[in-house]
Amino acid sequence: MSIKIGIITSSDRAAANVYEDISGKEIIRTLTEYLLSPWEPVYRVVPDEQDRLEETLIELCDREGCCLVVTTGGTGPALRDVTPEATEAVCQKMMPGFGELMRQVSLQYVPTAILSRQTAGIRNQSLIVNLPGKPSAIRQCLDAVFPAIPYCIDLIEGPYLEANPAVIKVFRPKK
Ligand SMILES: Nc1ncnc2c1ncn2[C@@H]1O[C@H](COP(=O)(O)OP(=O)(O)OP(=O)(O)O)[C@@H](O)[C@H]1O
Ligand SMILES: Nc1nc2c(c(=O)[nH]1)N[C@H]1C(S)=C(S)[C@@H](COP(=O)(O)O)O[C@H]1N2
Repeated sequence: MSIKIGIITSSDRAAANVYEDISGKEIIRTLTEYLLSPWEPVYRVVPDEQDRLEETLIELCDREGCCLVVTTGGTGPALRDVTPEATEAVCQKMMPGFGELMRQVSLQYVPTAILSRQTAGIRNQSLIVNLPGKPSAIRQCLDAVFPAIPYCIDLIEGPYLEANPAVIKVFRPKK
């Protein structure tokens, strides 16, 4: 069975076609560069609404069987930003280290990095990771956390993700 990875853009304006979704496409491009394993994106653009986000996260994790779901947008303090709430609502375990590291790395680029409440968590055998909405944040955040993602997916008994060491160095502790 092929490896599926979910990409969800949470943005009122991208969902309404006010602007083109650049960030979701940047996630697909970045993962395509990282991964040697064949994989298939399952891509959705939804407005910043918690119930829609929860439904989409559940669809991609449970029905599509994505081992990894990466979201972009809706992580800030604005009234309609609810991606971390939707993530927490559908996960059994939270993985706070992801948000901690991404905020720390993002601070090298923007002092407003602390405004992102981006987090990560585990729903059954899927890892969900939130990224901010800004297109430039995608590569900055994924370069920081991706090295730990294949081993995290090993631990939840998902598929073996092989990455291109010339692009990203993933780490798996020796058994
Ligand atoms: N998916 C995206 N594709 C392209 N640009 C984006 C995307 N998300 C955000 N941006 C850019 O980053 C800026 C800041 O994002 P902001 O946090 O306001 O958007 P959002 O809350 O993610 O989306 P929205 O306000 O439409 O619901 C936007 O003005 C836009 O220029
Ligand atoms: N790497 C990176 N992180 C970033 C930013 C950015 O431009 N680059 N923008 C910050 C800002 S201004 C906000 S408001 C929050 C939340 O953005 P979101 O609501 O689009 O997810 O992410 C923060 N984190």
